[in-house]
Amino acid sequence: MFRRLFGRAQDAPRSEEEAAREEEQVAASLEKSRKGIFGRIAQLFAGDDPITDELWDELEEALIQADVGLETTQYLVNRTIDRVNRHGVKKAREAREMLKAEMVRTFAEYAGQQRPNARPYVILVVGVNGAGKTTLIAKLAHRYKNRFGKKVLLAAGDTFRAAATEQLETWAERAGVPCVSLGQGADAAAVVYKAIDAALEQDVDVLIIDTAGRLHAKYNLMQELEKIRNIIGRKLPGAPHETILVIDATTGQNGVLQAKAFLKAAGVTDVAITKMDGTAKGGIAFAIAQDIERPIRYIGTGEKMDDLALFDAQTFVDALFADSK
Ligand SMILES: Nc1nc2c(ncn2[C@@H]2O[C@H](COP(=O)(O)OP(=O)(O)OP(=O)(O)O)[C@@H](O)[C@H]2O)c(=O)[nH]1
Repeated sequence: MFRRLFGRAQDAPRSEEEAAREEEQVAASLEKSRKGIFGRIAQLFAGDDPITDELWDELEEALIQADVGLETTQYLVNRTIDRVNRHGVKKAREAREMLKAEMVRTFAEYAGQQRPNARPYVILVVGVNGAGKTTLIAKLAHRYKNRFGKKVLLAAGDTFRAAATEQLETWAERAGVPCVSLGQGADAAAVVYKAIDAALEQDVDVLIIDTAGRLHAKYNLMQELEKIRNIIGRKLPGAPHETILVIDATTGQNGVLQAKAFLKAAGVTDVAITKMDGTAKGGIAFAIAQDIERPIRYIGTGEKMDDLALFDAQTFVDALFADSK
């Protein structure tokens, strides 16, 4: 917890209570996973039984079922076997901490980077339709405004999907922050221009820009995203300072594949996994970390404005194994 309070970004929890609350949220959102496959994994590594090849086979099978993905599963299992052998561990129970340590390492390989200290700090949010972009933007706005006292502005850059701009405006109102919108069908570039001008004029701390998750077949979404990025960078050198890719945990391996397309064009720096509370296959987080090769920054833990937690690898893995010794 100490590390979370003092070694993190500008939106890290600022008190022990806040950090503890986020840990509880993460634990609650993983209840389905814990009751399902991860509970079974914990059971496999609970007793004094000797470590056998069958144990590793069962672990492999369970991890694949938990949406960890074949490659990441094999990587994890092999590293755990190596560690267990190196330490001469013989009982299943004793191997559990080693499995957990390897799980934490899976995330650590892509741990967070230094954040630039910019104002306005521009966050671009990308992802396929329905992943939970709008909800995430609302949660971020709420977090920056109400918890960190920042002046926030939203930009309704998804001008393609029907009702996307209205939806964002509604959330903005609920979060109590302004929103720049030119309505459905407008040029997204024009929205971005207007929003940056407004952010500069109004001395905004954090500007959060929504983007389309799908375009008409004849337009290429990735080209459009690249164009938007370039426009932002030209207007405000160094921006966007953060580009968050939103991935819906419930879409499993398919969602990860879809999300991969965004990496290059959108210049993704961070990942937010939404709807973690809606799946029993929390193992998707490992696959995302390995396949997307970016730090997981946030977890969406529910539908309410407050249901957002900073991702912390140790907290996450502990929560998957909680309630079992
Ligand atoms: N349970 C749960 N539901 C969520 C979470 N995040 C988003 N949702 C729900 O997922 C649905 C889709 O979320 P939106 O934010 O509208 O999706 P979107 O990605 O903005 O959609 P587009 O604007 O089309 O890209 C909504 O019903 C949200 O309430 C979460 O963390 N947990």
